[in-house]
Amino acid sequence: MTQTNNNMTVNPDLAMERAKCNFNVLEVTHIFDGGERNTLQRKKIEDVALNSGASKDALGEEHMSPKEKYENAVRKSCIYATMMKNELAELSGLESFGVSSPVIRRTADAFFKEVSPFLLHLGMFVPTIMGQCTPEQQSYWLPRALDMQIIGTYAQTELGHGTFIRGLETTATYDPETEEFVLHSPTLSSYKWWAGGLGKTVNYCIVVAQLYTKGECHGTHPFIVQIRDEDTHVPLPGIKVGEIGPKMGFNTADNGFLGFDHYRIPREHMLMKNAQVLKDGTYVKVARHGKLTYGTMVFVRVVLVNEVAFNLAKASTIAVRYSAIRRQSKPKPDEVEPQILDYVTQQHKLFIAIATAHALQLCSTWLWESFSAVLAQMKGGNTDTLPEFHALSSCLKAISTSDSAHLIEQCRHACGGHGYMISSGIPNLYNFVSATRTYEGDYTVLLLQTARFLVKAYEQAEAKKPLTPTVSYLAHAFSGSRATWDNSPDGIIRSFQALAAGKTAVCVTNMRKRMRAGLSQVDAWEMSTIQLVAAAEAHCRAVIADTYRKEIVRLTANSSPNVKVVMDQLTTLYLYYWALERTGDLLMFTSVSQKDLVDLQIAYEELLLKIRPNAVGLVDAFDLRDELLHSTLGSYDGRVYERLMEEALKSPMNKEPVSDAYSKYLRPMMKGKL
Ligand SMILES: CCCCCCCC/C=C\CCCCCCCC(=O)SCCNC(=O)CCNC(=O)[C@H](O)C(C)(C)COP(=O)(O)OP(=O)(O)OC[C@H]1O[C@@H](n2cnc3c(N)ncnc32)[C@H](O)[C@@H]1OP(=O)(O)O
Ligand SMILES: Cc1cc2nc3c(=O)[nH]c(=O)nc-3n(C[C@H](O)[C@H](O)[C@H](O)COP(=O)(O)OP(=O)(O)OC[C@H]3O[C@@H](n4cnc5c(N)ncnc54)[C@H](O)[C@@H]3O)c2cc1C
Repeated sequence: MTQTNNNMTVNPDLAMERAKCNFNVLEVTHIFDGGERNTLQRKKIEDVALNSGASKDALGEEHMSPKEKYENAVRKSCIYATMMKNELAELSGLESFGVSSPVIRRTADAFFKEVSPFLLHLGMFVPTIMGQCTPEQQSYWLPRALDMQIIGTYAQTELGHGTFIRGLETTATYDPETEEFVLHSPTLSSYKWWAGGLGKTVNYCIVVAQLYTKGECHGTHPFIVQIRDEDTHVPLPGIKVGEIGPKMGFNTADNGFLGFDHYRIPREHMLMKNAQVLKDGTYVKVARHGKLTYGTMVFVRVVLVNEVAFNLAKASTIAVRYSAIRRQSKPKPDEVEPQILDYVTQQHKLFIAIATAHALQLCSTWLWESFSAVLAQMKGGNTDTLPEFHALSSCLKAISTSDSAHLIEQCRHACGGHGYMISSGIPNLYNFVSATRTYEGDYTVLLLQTARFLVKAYEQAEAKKPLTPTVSYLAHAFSGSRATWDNSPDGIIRSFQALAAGKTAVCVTNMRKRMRAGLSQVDAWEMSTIQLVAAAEAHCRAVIADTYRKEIVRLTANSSPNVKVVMDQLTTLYLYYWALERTGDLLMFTSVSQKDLVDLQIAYEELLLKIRPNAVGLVDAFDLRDELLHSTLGSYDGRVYERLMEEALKSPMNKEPVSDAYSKYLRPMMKGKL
């Protein structure tokens, strides 16, 4: 039996869940949009972009060949880019169209089941022009790039090196005679590899290369390089460019390779905000911090925290709605089969996904604000806060992407067999998010960057020197006693900080021991890296927990009582979940007892039951239109089985009653005539 709601036929179980929800869903939507005004503006943008149906495909992307998929993605990218220049630019209140607007980014997802070939243009090419050019260079390149007269990407990674940027092999050698740089790929491993859009779409790119002038190497620098003719799109002489082939995801992003054969570009095409080469070849360092050329990567790491929070919100919406309509097994013989959402193990899989989406969304806003403050200081020539911010953005990028990928996969598990269907939407989400753990700095590598900072901060704390805000808790690491456990939210956050401090202390002690035993500093560090990664992870969890809790308290200060309660329940759930995941560490570094942990497990299970009636309300509050979810299992109306069948019938395999493979292979084999 179905029920009608807003002219929509809604599955009765979902309708019942919505009736049961005891808090104001819209109020929660406003909290995560940053206020009612933003919600209204977002909805307006979504209406304009999505109501026309331009985001829809006649045939599902999944049934197209790779070439058709790519061409279709370009088609829709062009429609969306034109919308952004026209209707959406004004609506989104942005001077230039949506480079970092999460709403624009979010709406764009309706157009692509995978990704747009323009992602790197907007995500890295334009931000690099904004961050690495002199004002004169910017005034030349930025308007052309924003207007999409040129399309670019960011080509840094090579076949041989991605992580170790200093090891890149592409050279840019200055020739003062002609005032040009000569770009060259001296080896196979020096070929650029991976840049999104490079394969077929872009005509320009940022190339990161080793700069040589007057016979001296000055390390890696960014250059803006034309690779295809602006009219015919044919690769220019001296350029070898192509697409790298099928991948686990990102199959509409035409990631490419690129090699140079003594290819010349004008001197002015070196991006000269942080360093310059004068006409005579003199090298001049402008920036006060050696790593400012890594700025675009830092920007994207910040953006990614928001990006994965959004994708996790999508996966949890799909899995929770599906779990409300799906009935399975009969634990009580006289009763109907329960909704799978009633199983406590299912709640354990799913509610942490909702809480994590909230935690990461709020951390991303906080991180963005911190980033803006660091940029403002750097404008005034002060780079003092950059090391702490690099450590913070590195670990948040690593943990948010890794947790989100893991939880999206958990959402798939929660959907049983149907979650494995492409049409459920979850496989595409997983394929996209699992890549975020690797690109823009691999998980381990970035956590080791944070660990470097933690060890330094620990040594400062040891010497009683002042500490920067995110590591100020290290000052308590020298009390000599284990942190006192208490199961209040603040008590648990203090315990997480004690874990991070304790793990850092163990690393420092072990490294010192190893060095006393004769190991070099580099080898002692290397031998401790498993623990250093764990220390950085613990630090990041403490930061996320603290930020999530503080932000929710602040943002719900004027909320209605039931919203306050449910938001408090979710933050508490997050804290209990991670405390229970880390019982061994808590026993090592705090005064927690076995009984405390047994009690905490029971409190956690009771909390799941309290959240249960509001689960569908909580995912409805993400306010994700069906066009954004791309899911047979997660649509608002819960018509899951109908949609699964409709999608199955669209399969080209169902177009003919008997497959050609029957007469070609099956029949001859079965008749013994093969
Ligand atoms: C339609 C709308 C669209 C809207 C668009 C928006 C949406 C966007 C969403 C999604 C788009 C994204 C799509 C992107 C796709 C992927 C793109 C790519 O993947 S591009 C390649 C990235 N490549 C990496 O990330 C390499 C990783 N490697 C590194 O970063 C470095 O090599 C590193 C950090 C591992 C080592 O660098 P060392 O070797 O130069 O430095 P050491 O020697 O380790 O350290 C020296 C000092 O420098 C500091 N340092 C290093 N990096 C720093 C930094 N970035 N800032 C400040 N300090 C830094 C260190 O902390 C250290 O400090 P002490 O000496 O301890 O004080
Ligand atoms: C979908 C996708 C899109 C991409 N888009 C772009 C793009 O547009 N432009 C671009 O320039 N690049 C792009 N990349 C490349 C990406 O940035 C790199 O793949 C990434 O930085 C990881 O580097 P790597 O591949 O060299 O891995 P490697 O560094 O070779 O890592 C392999 C393993 O070695 C480990 N490892 C490496 N170094 C250390 C160390 N010092 N200590 C301990 N462990 C270590 C890593 O943890 C990992 O487990 C993209 C990649 C993907 C997957």
